[in-house]
Amino acid sequence: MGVMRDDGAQQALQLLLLKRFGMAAGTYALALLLTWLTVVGGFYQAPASTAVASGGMIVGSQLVFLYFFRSGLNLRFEDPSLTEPQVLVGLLWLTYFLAHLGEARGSLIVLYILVLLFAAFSLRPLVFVRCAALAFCSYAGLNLWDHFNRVLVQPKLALLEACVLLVMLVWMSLFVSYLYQMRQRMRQRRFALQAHQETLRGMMRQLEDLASTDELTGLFNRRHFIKLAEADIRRLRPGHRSGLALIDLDHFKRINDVHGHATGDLVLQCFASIARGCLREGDILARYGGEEFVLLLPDTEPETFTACCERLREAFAAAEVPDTNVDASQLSLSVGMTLLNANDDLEAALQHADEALYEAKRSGRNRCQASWGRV
Ligand SMILES: Nc1nc2c(ncn2[C@@H]2O[C@H](COP(=O)(O)OP(=O)(O)OP(=O)(O)O)[C@@H](O)[C@H]2O)c(=O)[nH]1
Repeated sequence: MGVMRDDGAQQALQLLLLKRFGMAAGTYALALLLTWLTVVGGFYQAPASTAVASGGMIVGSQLVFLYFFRSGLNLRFEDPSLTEPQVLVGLLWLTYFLAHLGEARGSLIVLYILVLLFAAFSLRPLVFVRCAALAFCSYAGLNLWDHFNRVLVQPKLALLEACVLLVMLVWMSLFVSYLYQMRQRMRQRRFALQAHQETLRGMMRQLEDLASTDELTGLFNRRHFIKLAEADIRRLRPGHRSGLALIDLDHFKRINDVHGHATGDLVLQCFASIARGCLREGDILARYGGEEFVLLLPDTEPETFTACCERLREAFAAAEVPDTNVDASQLSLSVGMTLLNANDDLEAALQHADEALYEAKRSGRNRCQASWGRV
């Protein structure tokens, strides 16, 4: 189950990352368009074949990233979004492009911001500053290189553009740091909320247990039994039957009168523990009230059901109640049994079981009486 949930979460993450990659690829397509505009406009200071070759290499680098995302190789990295490598590659291609632009370079420094925007929402501030520093050094380096080669026509303008870029990068770094703090705060709140939800769920479970359990015996209570029995009737397929039995401890008032109420309680607990030992998982036993219990054996045959009730009766008649003077001769129970068919009315079935129980009592107690086969 956990593995399936993990798989689902991983697929959703991959889909999200592929979408982000699609956005980056779209931006590259626009940048390539821009390259051709500079070629056509005469700003590109290299042969058109260089633009074609670099366009091909850009597409190639994006295909490598696409392969990583499609094959799942990206999941082996600490950051499966591969944001930093993607941004670094973007910055390198951009610098390479600007290197061929000469004077027109300054008008396109905004592209550095565009590339870094991809990192603003996911990279840690320190990593972002590293990328921003690379962007600035690349741009400043280009201009310095041109300056030393005496091809920089307007050094003052280039300096101003570098300063503008620096200011924008510093501002972006501060913004990213603020965003990161907000993200961290939201993460902490989410964890706190999850912890609260977990506590609430635990409390709900405890409440459900309390609402469905009889405190003295630990068995289901009458209300919960009715719910389970009705669900069982709904589940019953035609031709299948469940066994329903009302179990009443014989002369229980006498035990209370002779040994005291506390001992009576121990006898009730003893019955619950013996009954649990006689039943299979899936059988439903509940305290119906006082010294009366109700049993449901889902999807059973009359013979199996009768045998089970008999086993329970014999086990209780031979029981020893720990820490009391009650001996086995004082312990017995009577059972009234009936069968449940698909679509039966539970109230009516309980009535049948009660009539059978009454007959068991009237016939001398310590016996199991079936409602079926009676005239
Ligand atoms: N100790 C104890 N006694 C209980 C509890 N609930 C009901 N009783 C007692 O169970 C006794 C039931 O007595 P009766 O209904 O007369 O039945 P009985 O004495 O078992 O007689 P038959 O059912 O006819 O065999 C009463 O004395 C109730 O007070 C309980 O939780 N603890």
